[in-house]
Amino acid sequence: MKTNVLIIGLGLIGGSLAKALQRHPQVMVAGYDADPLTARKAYKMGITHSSPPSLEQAAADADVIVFATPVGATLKLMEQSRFWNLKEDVILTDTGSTKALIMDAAKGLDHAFIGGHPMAGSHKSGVEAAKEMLFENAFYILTPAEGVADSQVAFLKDLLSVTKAKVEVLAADDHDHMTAIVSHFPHLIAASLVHQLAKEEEQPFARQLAAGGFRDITRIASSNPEMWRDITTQNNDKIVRQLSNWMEEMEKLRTLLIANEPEPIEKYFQDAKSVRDELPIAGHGAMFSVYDLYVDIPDVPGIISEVTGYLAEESISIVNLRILETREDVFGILVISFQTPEDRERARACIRSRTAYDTYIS
Ligand SMILES: NC(=O)C1=CN([C@@H]2O[C@H](COP(=O)(O)OP(=O)(O)OC[C@H]3O[C@@H](n4cnc5c(N)ncnc54)[C@H](O)[C@@H]3O)[C@@H](O)[C@H]2O)C=CC1
Ligand SMILES: O=C(O)C(=O)Cc1ccc(O)cc1
Repeated sequence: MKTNVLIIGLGLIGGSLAKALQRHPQVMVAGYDADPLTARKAYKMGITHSSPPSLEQAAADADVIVFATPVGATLKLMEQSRFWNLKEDVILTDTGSTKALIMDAAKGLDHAFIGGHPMAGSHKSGVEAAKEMLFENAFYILTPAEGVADSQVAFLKDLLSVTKAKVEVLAADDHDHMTAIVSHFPHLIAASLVHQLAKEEEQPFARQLAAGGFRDITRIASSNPEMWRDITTQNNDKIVRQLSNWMEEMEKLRTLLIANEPEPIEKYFQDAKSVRDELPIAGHGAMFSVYDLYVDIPDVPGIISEVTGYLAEESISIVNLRILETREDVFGILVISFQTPEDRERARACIRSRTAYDTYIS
């Protein structure tokens, strides 16, 4: 029997989930979006099997409903869902970056709710940015509401297996604490660094110099402001706590800088480097699990197809390709991502044997 999945919100995350679910032979994906043009586009792109005009009707037909909307809209839709004529054993889930308030709201529902958060994404939004492989190897956190049967959690896990994500169950509060540390608060730092740059009116040329590290560390400041407004207001207390800790850290740093002693300053960087270098590597617990190979390439036309051509000839598949903006002189750094460390080693050997370009692994 087919499982009818209704995805509400067909942006980066809803669209990517819909694309991944297309791989499941037993799943029919209906897609709804507040913006009818988006819903139509998703259907025309083949991301959804149907684009129902009525949300209530689509909800009544669904076996699984996924709220893939900004978390503020998700709370409103959950409230609305109480008035929908749902199947008795329907599973409701979401993709929101926050979990505690959503799980509080789930207490008022008559149907099974399993909170969800696929911990992969990007600063891009909208259905055009959706990718079938977006969640591959990433953590996908589930927070089942009290009273939800293990069999329903198992059913959802099985459905999500097509995403190839690593599905883990967590308590909502722990989820929000951890995401405040590694995702929500860093987002505010990125935005604040951009504000700091914008304020430097005396040095307008600084914007031209804002390459390399500045662009890397602030990339996420280009994300959807509505989405981050909702995340920040929902996980507010935990983010404020991170900010207070950060301000203490900055006070310590200020003291260090004013003293201007080389050794403690170097130690500060050394201690940070040690912790950073010990973070779990891709595929062993990191949020985004790919194996990157860095290739120093000269800035000449056709260079990327030359390198990827060699890999194709040796049947080495790549999952992503990008140029780092960190070195904007005569060389560029091509970053090629692979699914496994073995693929990366083969690629490295291939590039070494066929080119003079340096390769390295971060
Ligand atoms: N962008 C990211 O990297 C990640 C986002 N998330 C979470 O996933 C959710 C979706 O995020 P994105 O896909 O990035 O956002 P998005 O901005 O790309 O897409 C959101 C979609 O929801 C639609 N929408 C808004 N309100 C609606 C409503 N009331 N009814 C129906 N549709 C509505 C919008 O028209 C839009 O198409 C958010 O809760 C976000 O916190 C989770 C992981 C990563
Ligand atoms: O682009 C990035 O680096 C992100 O961090 C994307 C992201 C945004 C929100 C999430 O809840 C999870 C991942």
